[in-house]
Amino acid sequence: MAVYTQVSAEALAGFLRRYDGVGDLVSAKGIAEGVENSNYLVDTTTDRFILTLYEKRVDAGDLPFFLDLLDHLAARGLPVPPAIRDRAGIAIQQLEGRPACLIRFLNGVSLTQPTPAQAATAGAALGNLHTAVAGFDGDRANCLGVGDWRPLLERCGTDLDRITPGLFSRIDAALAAVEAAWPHTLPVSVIHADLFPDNVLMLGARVTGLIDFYFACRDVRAYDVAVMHTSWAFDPLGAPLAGVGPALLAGYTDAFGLSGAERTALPVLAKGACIRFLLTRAWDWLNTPADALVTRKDPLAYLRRLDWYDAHPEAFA
Ligand SMILES: Nc1ncnc2c1ncn2[C@@H]1O[C@H](COP(=O)(O)OP(=O)(O)O)[C@@H](O)[C@H]1O
Ligand SMILES: N[C@@H](CCOP(=O)(O)O)C(=O)O
Repeated sequence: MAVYTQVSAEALAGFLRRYDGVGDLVSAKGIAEGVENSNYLVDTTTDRFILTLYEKRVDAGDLPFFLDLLDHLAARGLPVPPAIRDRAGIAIQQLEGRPACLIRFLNGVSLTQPTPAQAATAGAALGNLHTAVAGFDGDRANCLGVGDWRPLLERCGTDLDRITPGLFSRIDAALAAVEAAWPHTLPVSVIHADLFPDNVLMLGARVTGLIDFYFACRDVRAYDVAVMHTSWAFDPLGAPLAGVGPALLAGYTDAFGLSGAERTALPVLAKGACIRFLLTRAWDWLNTPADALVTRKDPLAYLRRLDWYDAHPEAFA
């Protein structure tokens, strides 16, 4: 459960009164999924909404970038949930001392074991996103890009070995190899940077929602494909799912295209993505207070993926 900030019924009822046409509060439930922000499912007399209170890793100064991006994508027909504006036209509110937004609820479920057919449409959705970001001139550097991984590794230090012996040296060596081979000259665009299965809502093989844009930034475009591959092509423990990786790539390639140089770079981009998610998970694993209402994510599931990419250099051929 990710609920860091409790919202009282009285405060929420008052908050909803800032908006026209959203109705009166009927119920609000903390949402179990997610690790970054506090999310509530809010039902009113007229509709259903998501209430998000922005926590630790989200810098309030970045919220206009994220919300402008959502508006841009929604205007181009992508199934993303724009933030709702109050009657003064304000989307970013304050609630219980945190920045907060009321967000349109989208139907659909997130998958834990996608099939190849579902991966293909999800890959195509990323391709459509990369098409739709053209013309969006907002800018945000990746605060968890390749240059940020070594400082994070150093901050975790040999505490990593408390997760599994030898983890610090393993990641130190893998990161050195990734840094040396990083493809700095590939095309850059706005990317989602965290399009895991839990951030794609689906009904059958249809994508009904792309959510959680709070790591979106400008970075190497093919890195987005690599992030998706690391999170979709494996089960939650890190074992590969037959046919899913190739289907994801085929869906993306049909929708957007992938140059030879981008495809060649995917193994190093994927290993970089493994290191990025292993390190943020490890940091949270080592530093989340025992009483926090959040389910920590397993860093070692990303070590297994890293091992798999090392053993399968042909994965993207
Ligand atoms: N617009 C939305 N429509 C429907 N469900 C949503 C929406 N936004 C978030 N959710 C639900 O809330 C969960 C957590 O949201 P997410 O943005 O991923 O949180 P976090 O940023 O904390 O990871 C999602 O997995 C999904 O179940
Ligand atoms: N996707 C990342 C962490 C961010 O979690 P999310 O719930 O915001 O997608 C991971 O799984 O490590």
